[in-house]
Amino acid sequence: MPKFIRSLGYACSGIVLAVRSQRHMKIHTIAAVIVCAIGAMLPLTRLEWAVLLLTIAVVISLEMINTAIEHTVDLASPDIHPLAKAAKDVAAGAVLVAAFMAIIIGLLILGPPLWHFIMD
Ligand SMILES: Nc1ncnc2c1ncn2[C@@H]1O[C@H](COP(=O)(O)OP(=O)(O)OP(=O)(O)O)[C@@H](O)[C@H]1O
Repeated sequence: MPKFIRSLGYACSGIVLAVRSQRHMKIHTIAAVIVCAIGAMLPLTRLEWAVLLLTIAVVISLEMINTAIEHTVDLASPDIHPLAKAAKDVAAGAVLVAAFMAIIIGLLILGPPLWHFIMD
């Protein structure tokens, strides 16, 4: 099997593992599906779709990096250590920043057309 295909398989199993094992990944995935379903009902431009999809990708990718950091920290520092706490909390903070911005972007893009869709 070509190396590229094998690496692609490892990456896909990483995505499946993250969605199966992480509650927050499930929440992000469900939110992404809901946003795309709402978007499909609205007359969004290509640029608006691009921003929405990029935002979803950033949040989900950061959550996966956060998960990888959590696993790495648990492996490297099973005992309590302030640096382990700092690494985990900073990584979790990165996800929070992205998720908060994603909510604002979602409201900015979906809000006005959704309002018209509901009111018309
Ligand atoms: N080895 C450690 N040393 C010091 N603090 C830690 C260590 N492991 C976790 N913590 C801290 O304990 C708290 C909870 O950590 P935990 O890993 O359970 O995170 P969590 O947010 O509950 O993540 P998840 O639910 O995704 O597993 C966090 O503030 C984290 O920084």
